[in-house]
Amino acid sequence: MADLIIKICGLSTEETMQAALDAGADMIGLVFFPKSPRHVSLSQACKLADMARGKAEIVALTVDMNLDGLSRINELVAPDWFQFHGSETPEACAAAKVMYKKKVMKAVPISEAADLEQAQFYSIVADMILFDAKPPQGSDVPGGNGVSYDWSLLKDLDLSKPFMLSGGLDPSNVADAIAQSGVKAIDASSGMERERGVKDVELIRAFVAAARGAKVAGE
Ligand SMILES: O=C(O)c1ccccc1NCC(=O)[C@H](O)[C@H](O)COP(=O)(O)O
Repeated sequence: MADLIIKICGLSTEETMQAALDAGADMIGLVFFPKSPRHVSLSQACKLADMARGKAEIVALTVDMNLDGLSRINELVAPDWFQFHGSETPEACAAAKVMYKKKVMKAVPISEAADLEQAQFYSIVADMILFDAKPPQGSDVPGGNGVSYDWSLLKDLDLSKPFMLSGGLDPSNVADAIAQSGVKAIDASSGMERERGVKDVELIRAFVAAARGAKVAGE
């Protein structure tokens, strides 16, 4: 993988999937959460995953999904990762990792330094921690809300597992976010959309170009 890992989340059309792959995304996220404007059916997901296989890592994003649902995604879509974006416990993450033999990413919602503590519990079992912004009050989705936090909270964070920054990143702020946080992995969704849930090919290209142009810590 590249020095900076870029994950583009919530891709739901073949056109935007192709744009993300052509732009050089390292990971692509498929959202399996019916309340989300980016939700994909299993059959859509299979097509999109087949486009990405071997070119970018496929991340299946779920929110407190039961084992039947996870098993169906695992069998039909064959993702490289499961991203758990709800209140899944560390034990549930560990069990899914063993059962499906897939890498596991756990989202940890943050808005202040004290929230980082949660990550210590998940870092024992997860392969990656995703520090996402806490959803605004009243939001019906726990992610993909386009809100940010103080990126410098992640500066010099000592965690036993790799971690990713997300929340409100777009082509105009991603370089600043990388510089202020020193992270080596980023994830974004709504900052590449022309309207809620609708990704835009030009914004995808602009986002990846801006992120790749950013100064990454240690380089
Ligand atoms: O994107 C969604 O609709 C979504 C729905 C339910 C749970 C998580 C969801 N997205 C998680 C992501 O990984 C997003 O990329 C992350 O929250 C950042 O989103 P944004 O602030 O829009 O860039």
